[in-house]
Amino acid sequence: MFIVLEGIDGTGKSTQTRMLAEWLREQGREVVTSREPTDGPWGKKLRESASTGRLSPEDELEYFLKDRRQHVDELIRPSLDAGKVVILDRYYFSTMAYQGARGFDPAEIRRRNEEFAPVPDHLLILDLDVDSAIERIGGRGDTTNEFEKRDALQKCRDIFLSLTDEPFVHVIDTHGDLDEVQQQIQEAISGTV
Ligand SMILES: Nc1ncnc2c1ncn2[C@@H]1O[C@H](COP(=O)(O)OP(=O)(O)O)[C@@H](O)[C@H]1O
Ligand SMILES: Cc1cn([C@H]2C[C@H](O)[C@@H](COP(=O)(O)OP(=O)(O)O)O2)c(=O)[nH]c1=O
Repeated sequence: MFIVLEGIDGTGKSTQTRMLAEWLREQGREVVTSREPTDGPWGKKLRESASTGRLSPEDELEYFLKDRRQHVDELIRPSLDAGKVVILDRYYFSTMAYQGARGFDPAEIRRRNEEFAPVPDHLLILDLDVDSAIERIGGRGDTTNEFEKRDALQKCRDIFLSLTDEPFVHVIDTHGDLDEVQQQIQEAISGTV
């Protein structure tokens, strides 16, 4: 069973990943949680670039793909093969959204990823309006940089919401409190895990 949580920054992915893992473990399931970018060499370079200066769009896309290939080979496939539940905080849908917002074609990004990356059983898209998301991550929204950020996050949100007509995709409204959001997530996957 392979479950992915996606959504723009501040929607609660990391918090909900922990809560979902705990719920499934209580039911006796063996659960592995992970995130992208990973803590491996490519993921580290990507995280560092947030403070040392953003990579070119082309390099950034390549690094995310390299990071993901390693993640699939070393953690995702082996864990799924061993019958574990794998829960990821971000995956290739983030590349579609964020690198899509930087100008690449989301459909082409998806195609390149699905050549090597398994499609999840459930994609939970945690949705929140951009202003509330920025508030949760502590942004004030009154500088040029913040305006740019808002514009980019809006593009990302639109790309995430464009994915919703597929049967394995569930949109989760995260305007409510943590427990309400977790409840929606459990309902979305219930009966299948
Ligand atoms: N439903 C919610 N209501 C209120 N605050 C929330 C909610 N979900 C997350 N938060 C808070 O928002 C911040 C970002 O949450 P986090 O789980 O790190 O999001 P993400 O991993 O999507 O960036 C944290 O301070 C968290 O406690
Ligand atoms: C997985 C992935 C993440 N990202 C971006 C989204 C985030 O802004 C950033 C780091 O992700 P994340 O660790 O979720 O951010 P934070 O810890 O600050 O919530 O990487 C991409 O641009 N493309 C991708 O393929």
